[in-house]
Amino acid sequence: MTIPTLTLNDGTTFPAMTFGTYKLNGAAGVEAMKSALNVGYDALDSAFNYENEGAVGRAVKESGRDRKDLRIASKLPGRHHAYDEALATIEESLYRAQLDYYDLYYIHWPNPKQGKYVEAWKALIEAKKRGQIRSIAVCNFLPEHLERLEAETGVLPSINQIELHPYFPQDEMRKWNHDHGIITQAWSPLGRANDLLTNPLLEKIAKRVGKGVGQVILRWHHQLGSVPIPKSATPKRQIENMSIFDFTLTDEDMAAIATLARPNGRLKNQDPAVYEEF
Ligand SMILES: NC(=O)C1=CN([C@@H]2O[C@H](COP(=O)(O)OP(=O)(O)OC[C@H]3O[C@@H](n4cnc5c(N)ncnc54)[C@H](OP(=O)(O)O)[C@@H]3O)[C@@H](O)[C@H]2O)C=CC1
Ligand SMILES: O=C(O)C(=O)[C@@H](O)[C@H](O)C(=O)CO
Repeated sequence: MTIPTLTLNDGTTFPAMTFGTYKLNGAAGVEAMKSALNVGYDALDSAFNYENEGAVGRAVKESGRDRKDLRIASKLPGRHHAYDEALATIEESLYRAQLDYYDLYYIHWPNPKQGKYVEAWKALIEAKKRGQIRSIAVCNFLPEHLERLEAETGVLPSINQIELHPYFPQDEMRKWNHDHGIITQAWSPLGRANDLLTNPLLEKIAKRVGKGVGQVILRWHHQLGSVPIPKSATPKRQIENMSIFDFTLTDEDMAAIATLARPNGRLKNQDPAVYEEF
């Protein structure tokens, strides 16, 4: 099955589903990522803090895939937001992966108390000018953080990667991103395999459409207009997760899934207004 392609606000193309790599490390991580690249994922989502950029680079090399067909991403950690440190960290990310460029580089968390995310953003803009990054993006940014980026640099990100799953559908943040030409990407799209995967409503829909619960959730993301990033170490699930472009959920299904939203549906209470990750 082929994953459809989107065009970002900087004119580059990007797949409508990315492969998540958090917790995929070492040789087992390389095998899982190689498998993902060989079953048809074109994009890998990594981070400096996942300590697997080396495994990502090795999987890219050993997959035999043409580098220009892939979209490889990493993220700047909170402890390196200062301008010069951010530029050095991007270089270190490239050395670790043995890549000449990243297709996408994100600020991982805004860390508003630390207050250096605009500096970090200026470093990403500079790294893009230097050809080290093709597209620049953020994760976990709220409107107040994005407004500051725009006011102080005139540049908005191509993607905002946020926590998003049926318990936490992020209607307002998705709308804000959409209205500003920013693609929403969904992290922990399967709720990190929590009880969503045995939810009776989702099981009922899955049975009717002849798909798995994970596929129903990922299709829900796609129909919302968000780009899910499912992680799976297992080849069978990797294939299952990307096989969602041949069926459609009805408006009634979408409305029913919307009822699963919880007032505080975050997995670990990581509210970017106050959460700081280093
Ligand atoms: N920017 C940010 O702040 C964040 C970004 N991320 C990114 O998002 C990615 C995805 O999020 P993540 O937290 O990993 O969680 P996911 O929602 O992708 O869930 C991953 C879990 O689901 C299991 N799983 C995958 N597919 C299926 C399936 N079809 N049926 C049953 N179980 C399944 C996996 O098990 P198994 O591997 O054994 O198959 C794993 O335990 C991360 O890997 C990372 O790249 C994540 C968190 C924060
Ligand atoms: O995985 C990531 O990208 C994170 O930002 C982490 O915060 C992750 O969500 C986590 O759970 C760390 O304990």
